[in-house]
Amino acid sequence: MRILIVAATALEVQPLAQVLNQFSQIKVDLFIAGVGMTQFAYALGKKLATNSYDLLINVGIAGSLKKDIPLGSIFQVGHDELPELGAQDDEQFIRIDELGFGKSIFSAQVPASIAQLLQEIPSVNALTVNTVHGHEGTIEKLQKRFPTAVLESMEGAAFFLVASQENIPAIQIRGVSNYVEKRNRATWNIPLAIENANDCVIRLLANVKSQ
Ligand SMILES: O=C(O)c1cccc(C(=O)CC[C@H]2O[C@@H](n3cnc4c(=O)[nH]cnc43)[C@H](O)[C@@H]2O)c1
Repeated sequence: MRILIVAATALEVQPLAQVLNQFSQIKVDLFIAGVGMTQFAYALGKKLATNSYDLLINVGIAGSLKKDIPLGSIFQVGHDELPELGAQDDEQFIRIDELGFGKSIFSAQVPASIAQLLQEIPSVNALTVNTVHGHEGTIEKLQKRFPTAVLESMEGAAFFLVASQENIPAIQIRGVSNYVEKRNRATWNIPLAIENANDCVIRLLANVKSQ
């Protein structure tokens, strides 16, 4: 089995980078695609044009829209939505789907071979944004529009989009580094989120069968 681990930044997969050659039963490559969905989608698309994989895993940190979730918690993302893609119509927002120009919700595609291994990782819905939310009023409106969304990232939906266009199974594993709130970097715990997300993926890779 050939697996590509994709991250926005090298920091987010530093622990994984140190153990890559330990997985003798599978071939694992690491790829840094950059921060933000535009750069990320371009880089990943280009990588997949000349390399083939059986599974893509997006590993990274994320903000939590729910304050009762402890920092460092790990989730797999089931559905990932682009809340900004569409048109304003005065007080209303028209999604790109309704405009007839494409899709705004993308999903994980879990291969049967790892479905059981993934069962222990809670699955949530996420939003992918160009601007990290940091304004209380805007966040309140976002939470009303997307009451089931738990995580916010800057690449997740773009990752699923590229994977589905290339017809490659794809999962997204994110560690909560911060709450989506008025910007306060002092409260973020990036090292904990990275450590837990990487531990989770290392455990997963150790148990994937070769095939
Ligand atoms: O310091 C800032 O205000 C700031 C603004 C944008 C991004 C960052 C990062 O360090 C994030 C890099 C990476 O992490 C993901 N991430 C983490 N928390 C969030 C969030 O609350 N909302 C959206 N994305 C988040 C994101 O996927 C980036 O790739 C710092």
